[in-house]
Amino acid sequence: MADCALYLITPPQIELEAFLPQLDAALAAAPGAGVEIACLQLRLKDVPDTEVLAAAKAIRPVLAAHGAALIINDSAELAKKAGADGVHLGQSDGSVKPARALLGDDADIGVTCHDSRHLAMIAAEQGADYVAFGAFFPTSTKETAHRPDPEILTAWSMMTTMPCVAIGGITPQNAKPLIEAGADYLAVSAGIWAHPGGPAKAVEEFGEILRAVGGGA
Ligand SMILES: Cc1ncc(COP(=O)(O)OP(=O)(O)O)c(N)n1
Ligand SMILES: Cc1nc(C(=O)O)sc1CCOP(=O)(O)O
Ligand SMILES: [Mg+2]
Repeated sequence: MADCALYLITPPQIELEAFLPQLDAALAAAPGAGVEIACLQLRLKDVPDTEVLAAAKAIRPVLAAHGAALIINDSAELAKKAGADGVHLGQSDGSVKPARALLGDDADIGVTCHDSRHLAMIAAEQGADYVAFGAFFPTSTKETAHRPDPEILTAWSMMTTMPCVAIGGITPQNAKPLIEAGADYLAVSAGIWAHPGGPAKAVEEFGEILRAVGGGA
């Protein structure tokens, strides 16, 4: 029975007063939908560090109330300052070892690996806790140049127990092949926050497909 959880990612810019209730709604909907929301990645772009830290301070208690972790995007130093549970590193955001030295053994450190098993193996050798493959589908959230085949999720899952995250344009309507291929986490941004029925409805719809594929919590 496949097990697959949601890995939420904020929009690139947020207005806290509006975002916090949306985040709480998504998290609150998860248990009833049979969905595990493992974490939220705070992925603010083109804002000062002070804004990231203020957002992290406001978001952390909302996540804690639902048992979800906070991951900071791009910067291990900022993750440390924010008291976050981990950091996500792209291929140009620094490497795992200094992030591990800064954040410690208990931190969750993830690495972008695009469509490359080789990059994922390097990340694993450096001590990453998860690897992320994508973008599996077109997305307006980020410029992407890679389009892996879901088969990379299966190959990775057969090769190692290290979790793999699928990312890129994921919605309840297109997630099935990624769950079936062995994704341990579905990283989703617009599929949650831009869902026409709102974040709770999006979580419920992910729960339906996760249960249908046998991946629900
Ligand atoms: C879970 C996850 N996977 C991939 C990315 C992309 O990271 P990166 O390549 O560093 O690009 P930016 O997100 O920093 O624009 C991610 N953030 N999270
Ligand atoms: C942040 C990010 N990284 C990607 C990669 O391919 O590495 S795709 C992506 C955007 C994820 O947001 P949405 O769920 O709205 O597509
Ligand atoms: Mg990055």
